[in-house]
Amino acid sequence: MIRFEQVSKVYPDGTRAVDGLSFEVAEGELVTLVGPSGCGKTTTMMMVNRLIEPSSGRILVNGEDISGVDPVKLRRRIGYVIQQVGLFPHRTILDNTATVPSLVGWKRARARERAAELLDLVGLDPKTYGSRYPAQLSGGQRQRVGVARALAADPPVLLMDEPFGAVDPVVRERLQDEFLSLQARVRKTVLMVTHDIEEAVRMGDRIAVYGTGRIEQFDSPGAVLGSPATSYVAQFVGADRGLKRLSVTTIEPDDLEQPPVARLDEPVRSAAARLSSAGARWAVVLNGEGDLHGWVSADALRIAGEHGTVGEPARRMDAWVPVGAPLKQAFSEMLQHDAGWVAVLDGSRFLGVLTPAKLHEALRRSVDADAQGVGRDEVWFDSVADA
Ligand SMILES: Nc1ncnc2c1ncn2[C@@H]1O[C@H](COP(=O)(O)OP(=O)(O)OP(=O)(O)O)[C@@H](O)[C@H]1O
Repeated sequence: MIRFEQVSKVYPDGTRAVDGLSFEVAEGELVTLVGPSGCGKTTTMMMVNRLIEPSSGRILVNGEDISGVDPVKLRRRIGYVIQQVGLFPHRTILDNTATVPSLVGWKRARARERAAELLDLVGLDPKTYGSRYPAQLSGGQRQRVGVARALAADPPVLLMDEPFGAVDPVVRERLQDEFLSLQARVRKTVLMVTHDIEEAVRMGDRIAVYGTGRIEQFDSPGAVLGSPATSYVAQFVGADRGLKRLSVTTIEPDDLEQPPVARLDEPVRSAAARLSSAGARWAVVLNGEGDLHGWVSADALRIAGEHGTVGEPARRMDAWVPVGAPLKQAFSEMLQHDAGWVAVLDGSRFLGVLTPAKLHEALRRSVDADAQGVGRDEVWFDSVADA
């Protein structure tokens, strides 16, 4: 969808900002450009909407060499979100959002209707915010308007330059999540510039890690964190890249441990016998509908004696994560509940539990899978926990 072919940019003063760049962003893909200040990220991005012209090489958008496309027409097909947002201060939020549809000749009523839809999509109620002015919004809300405005004319391509850079870390994380769920619906082809490796890893389907004017590695977040291509990349992603990997490695059913399962209304005696034959110290307890209730220990069952049901000695345990969530979320739940395991559910169905040992194993397996270029289910190794 966006293709760079041997693109270089030398500024009039001789600065070589970008040197022989070749890469491709597939349709519906989000690629993050990450690297230190001055490495050429913004130059790369601005060449796509011809705010900057390359010195050599070609850029194709949807198969078309953009050097032959009228820049104004080109920009209407490409949404652009920047850190400073750049809203018109004397226009309402609704009119700001309707800017591009109006420019491309939509009737006022239709443009405003579309703007209201888009504000809604980015989580701003048009009835509340549509008639306000930019100064009457928080920084995070202004960023959302920036995204709504860029999407208003439904461009297939979106360029985002540090789009969440101006807000505090908490708001930033929320905006990132919101944008990811929005992107899952609208599937734009996105090129996003950031200097923050955490953001690049979190947002990108693939990441381009920049050295000076060159891409050092262009790969999936997992591969960049797991097998940095050069010592420069390794240094840039940081010594704690294992920790960052927790955010991009998802929980898969094969990662889970299967402790014995008891039902709330089951006799204590039968549950105790099952634990004993499995040699287990505890069991997960499900209610009548098969939903997670909590857990029960072998000791508690023994103390409960011969009679009664599992419901009496069982303890509640609310910690759970959905299958497919990042390992980081599971780890965070374990810490928050001070627990040595967390249940993993598919919808409301109990699939198994993740323990610290299993979490470590899943992480190891994903590192090895990336290094070998195979699926995670094809990687096996001896773990300390099995010894
Ligand atoms: N108009 C210009 N004239 C000369 N040099 C420029 C010009 N614009 C940018 N540069 C230089 O080109 C190089 C790349 O700049 P660019 O803005 O693309 O980097 P960046 O990676 O986006 O940096 P940052 O993260 O700080 O925004 C830098 O050395 C910069 O000083």
